Amino acid sequence: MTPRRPRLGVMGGTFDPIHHGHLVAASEVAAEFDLDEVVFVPTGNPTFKQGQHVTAAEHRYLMAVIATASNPRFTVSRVDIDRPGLTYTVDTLRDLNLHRPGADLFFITGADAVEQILSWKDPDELFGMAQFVAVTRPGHTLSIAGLPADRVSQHEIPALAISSTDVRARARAGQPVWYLVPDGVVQYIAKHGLYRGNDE
Ligand SMILES: Nc1ncnc2c1ncn2[C@@H]1O[C@H](COP(=O)(O)OP(=O)(O)OP(=O)(O)O)[C@@H](O)[C@H]1O
Ligand SMILES: O=C(O)c1ccc[n+]([C@@H]2O[C@H](COP(=O)([O-])O)[C@@H](O)[C@H]2O)c1
Repeated sequence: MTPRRPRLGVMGGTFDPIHHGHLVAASEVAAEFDLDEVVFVPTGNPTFKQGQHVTAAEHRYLMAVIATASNPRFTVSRVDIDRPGLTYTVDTLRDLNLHRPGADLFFITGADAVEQILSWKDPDELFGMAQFVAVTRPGHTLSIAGLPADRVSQHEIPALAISSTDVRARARAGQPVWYLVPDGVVQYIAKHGLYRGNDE
């Protein structure tokens, strides 16, 4: 019998900071698609967030490590933060293919992001490199018109109305972020004074 090819989930995001919406999405997709591992890939210099302040990559990477440490099937990759220049998913998938030859890749992303895929770099190449799994976000109905139906799947996850934008605003205002992000991430944000204007 031919051995089953490893199934690797790839959760790309800016993760500024990582929150329970991201973790639930990864966990749900891993169960539904029978994934062996989900690798979280924090962006280096996110293409669609130019002109917006983004916390230093090392902080975002370390928060992702802290948030995923207790799950044996979750890992974090530095491929995007170590590559110079703007972050493109086509490069992320190429690098992961080199690190994990022979694995089937499942790129997990929010439905809002998937709808913009045709405006990403090299979209035709992308669909050949991974299956795309669009997770629904609260209040969002996916429209996948124009995307290859056999390469894009939709998966409904329990609605968690959490966004990194909201977590940053709360931290800035001195409001609690407990239970929106993992405990270790709450403590990391406080320890480094992130989102209070002194985290450059
Ligand atoms: N609560 C959530 N439920 C489902 N998917 C989510 C949720 N939050 C983020 N995502 C998805 O996770 C991916 C990475 O998200 P990202 O790091 O940009 O977080 P974000 O909360 O959307 O950040 P920001 O508010 O700064 O834009 C994106 O594809 C996004 O759509
Ligand atoms: O490849 C692209 O052109 C591209 C454009 C926008 C976003 N992405 C990827 O989509 C994921 C979510 O991005 P973001 O900015 O919503 O955190 C992340 O992995 C990005 O690298 C990729």
